[in-house]
Amino acid sequence: MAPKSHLRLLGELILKSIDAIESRLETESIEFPVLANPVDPSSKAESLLREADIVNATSYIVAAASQLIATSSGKSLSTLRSKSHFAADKFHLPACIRAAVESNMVEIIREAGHQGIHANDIAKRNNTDPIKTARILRLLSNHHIFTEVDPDVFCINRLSSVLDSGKSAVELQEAPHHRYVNMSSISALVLMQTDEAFKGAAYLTEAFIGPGTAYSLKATDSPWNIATQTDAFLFDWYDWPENASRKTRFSFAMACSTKLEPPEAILSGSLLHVLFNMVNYFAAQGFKWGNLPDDSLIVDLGGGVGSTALMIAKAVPHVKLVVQDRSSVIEDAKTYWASTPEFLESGRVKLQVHNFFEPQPLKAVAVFLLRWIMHDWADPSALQILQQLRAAATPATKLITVDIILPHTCQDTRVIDLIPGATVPAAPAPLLPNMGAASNMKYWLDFQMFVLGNCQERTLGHFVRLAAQGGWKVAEVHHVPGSFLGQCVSVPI
Ligand SMILES: C[S@@+](CC[C@H](N)C(=O)[O-])C[C@H]1O[C@@H](n2cnc3c(N)ncnc32)[C@H](O)[C@@H]1O
Repeated sequence: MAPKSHLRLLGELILKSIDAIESRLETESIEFPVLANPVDPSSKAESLLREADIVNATSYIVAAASQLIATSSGKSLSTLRSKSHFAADKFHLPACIRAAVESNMVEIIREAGHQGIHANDIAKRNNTDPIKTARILRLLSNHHIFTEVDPDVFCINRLSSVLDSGKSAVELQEAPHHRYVNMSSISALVLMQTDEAFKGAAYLTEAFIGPGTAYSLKATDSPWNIATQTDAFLFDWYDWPENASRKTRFSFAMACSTKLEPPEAILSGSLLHVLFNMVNYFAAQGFKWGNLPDDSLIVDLGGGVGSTALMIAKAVPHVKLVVQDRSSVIEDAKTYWASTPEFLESGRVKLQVHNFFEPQPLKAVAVFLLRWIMHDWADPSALQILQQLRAAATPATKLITVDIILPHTCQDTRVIDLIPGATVPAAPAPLLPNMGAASNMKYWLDFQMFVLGNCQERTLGHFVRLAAQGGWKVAEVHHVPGSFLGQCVSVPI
């Protein structure tokens, strides 16, 4: 029998994944959510969709469907050309997303309800041009963000609903920064990406090949620096008075980044079952915070407003936490913790201004936590942070770095097979071993770091070498199901 074509193999993977999802949903008599309806985060369907097996199955659909589109576009040279052109044109999508969110269209359309609202009426409410408004919303609707239910009449749907601040459009018109404060959507993160990062990305080539920047590892030689014609480091630029609202947006963008992962990602600790013909593979899901001795001190460096620390504080009552960050962020942190004052009042959680390039003032620390910190810095600066922590560590101190562990797009077992928990089984052929499009976010965020700060996400091999230079040995790795972040647990050498 002739071997199956890649088209067929990919199609079969998609159907197999759909079967797996539907049979799980059937056990609860629940239907897969339709695109036309906004997300209801409290629904049973949404909690089922976060289960590890369903996350795996949907990842297979994304990876296989994307590869199927790429494979099937090869039928003629003209379609190949138009597909490549399509990829080059995609930058209009983030531009339109930002325009829709900043002009409060999401809230205006949500307030109109199921019947939708005409572009002319949207434009009257947010003081924009009605024809441009319709064009922005139509492009987004064609990418399944909003639904055009009637000519020029738009409704919110599943994808646009996660951009909704939950506030009224009138409130946002009067106080735009209310969009970010303890909001339930991911709009702070989306706006940071479609504003600062998007502008930087437009100058990636200039930074990549420019004579002054091509080999530079300085944070201030980033594409974003070229785009904004500033010599300031992004975090210092945020502290300029005229950038106060962007600084607040950044702080809340970091806080809402936890919403891109399963809520329990930092806390998880049971077993992972991987689907299909891959070996039944079990891995510890995450660092076991609960196993720390009583009164252990966890220091979350560059902890932002403290969203991760809050999760740990709630789940692990016998540990103490200190959130360290720059002074302006610690000010935002005070607002963030105001709704749960018991933690600060009891002294179990402290907020502290500290620059992680300077000697660490706290001693006898059980865990130094660096979540999304290493990726902010090119190797020379990341090394300085690791060395400061090594100098303050006791033999029992653990360093937990939570970052994207960037996979190669081919299989690579050379480094990772040596570290407990590091190996992830390769996806079945013809999928790329790293799950292709289902891993896109990891590479996008790598470039987010490139364009904003001339820094990067790292492969495991890269981080293992860097950690060793800083006096740390990566002792175990945790891949958390449904999360694009991995946890490396290192011990002093
Ligand atoms: C990418 S954010 C990560 C925030 C948080 N760890 C999280 O996971 O949401 C980086 C954080 O590092 C902080 N930061 C930058 N430079 C710093 C420094 N020199 N010392 C301490 N914190 C710093 C920033 O203010 C920001 O809150």
